[in-house]
Amino acid sequence: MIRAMTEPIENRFGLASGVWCKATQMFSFPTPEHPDNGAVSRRYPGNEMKGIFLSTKVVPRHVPLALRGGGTFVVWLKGDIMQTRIVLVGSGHLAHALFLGWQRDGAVHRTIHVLARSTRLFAELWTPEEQTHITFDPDILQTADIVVFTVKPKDMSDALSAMSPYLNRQALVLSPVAGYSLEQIRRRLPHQGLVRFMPNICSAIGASVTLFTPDGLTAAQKTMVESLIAELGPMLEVEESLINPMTALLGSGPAYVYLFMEAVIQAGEQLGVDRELTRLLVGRMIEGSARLAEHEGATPLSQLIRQVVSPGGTTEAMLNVLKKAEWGNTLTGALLEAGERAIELGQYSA
Ligand SMILES: NC(=O)C1=CN([C@@H]2O[C@H](COP(=O)(O)OP(=O)(O)OC[C@H]3O[C@@H](n4cnc5c(N)ncnc54)[C@H](O)[C@@H]3O)[C@@H](O)[C@H]2O)C=CC1
Ligand SMILES: O=C(O)[C@@H]1CCC=N1
Repeated sequence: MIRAMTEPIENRFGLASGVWCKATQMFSFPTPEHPDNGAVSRRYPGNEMKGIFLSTKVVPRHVPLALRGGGTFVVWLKGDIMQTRIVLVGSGHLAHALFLGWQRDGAVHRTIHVLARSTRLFAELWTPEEQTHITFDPDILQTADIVVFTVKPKDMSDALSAMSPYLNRQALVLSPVAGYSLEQIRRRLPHQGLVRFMPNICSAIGASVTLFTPDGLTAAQKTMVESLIAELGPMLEVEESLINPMTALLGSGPAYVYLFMEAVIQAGEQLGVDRELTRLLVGRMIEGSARLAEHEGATPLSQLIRQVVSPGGTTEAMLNVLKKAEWGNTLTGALLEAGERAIELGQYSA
């Protein structure tokens, strides 16, 4: 009950009187509908209430209860005061995935605009309602709090140069651009807070695994960015040197997983199983296998494989073919190639 109620907002932050504070605090107090709310604060022992939180998610009649319960900071104010303005530069595949990820659960506390250059992919990617968020006017950047450059590496230098005159000093700039370093961005934007991050398209449903490296952010800005990235799924702050290799493994990741799934689906078809059914079930099997590997963190994967193999059975028949084709080596080689490419992309984009 508590999970369902709090998870969509548990990591979001609201800006009020220049102070950031955590939304979960709003649920630290029992209410008639949620008498066990205190459990939430116990789950987040590090939370501190530092100021007034403005939320459209909290039912106003709960506020007096919250105050009676000992909270001295909780104030119900209109949601439009706390709008965070995000602009995605570029209207392609990743822009759409981030748009969906950040629009989930209503996201009433922010506005998202998409600054496009062309109408390519419009009908394919963006619904008519979503297209109302798209603009071609760079003036939109002037009031942005967060600007995310979702353009191809080859277009990044031009895009940064073209957009920099419109950026306000406080705007944070996020870049998922493969190979493009913080140093390259810094040369064009000397004064902005920067974040290089590497999500994948699973951001659309909050299931990306995203790495990020901040540069020149205040503590409050960093907290805010972490909260935003956390909405896309699990995240990890890393040294920038990890971003290129992880672009190959994680940013490109869904592609090799889907290729793998497609091959399995084709085998299923030839074995007489319906495509859609295999897709659904194999997806769950991959999810379960990943969860078990995580649960058995200390167990080598080779040992987990051995747990599946019955001598002379189906798994052995399958593994023999894959080993003969050096399938594992092929995939490793492919990912090394992708890692090299990430470095090249940065060099080409100077
Ligand atoms: N697609 C993915 O799964 C991932 C992509 N990335 C990175 O995200 C970036 C975007 O990738 P995709 O969305 O796949 O590319 P895409 O080709 O689908 O979209 C790029 C968009 O940028 C627009 N654009 C280029 N210059 C512009 C400008 N000056 N102003 C406004 N719009 C401009 C293009 O019109 C296009 O809509 C790339 O740098 C890529 O390395 C990172 C992680 C995952
Ligand atoms: O293919 C690419 O270069 C980008 C980066 C990671 C996923 N797509």
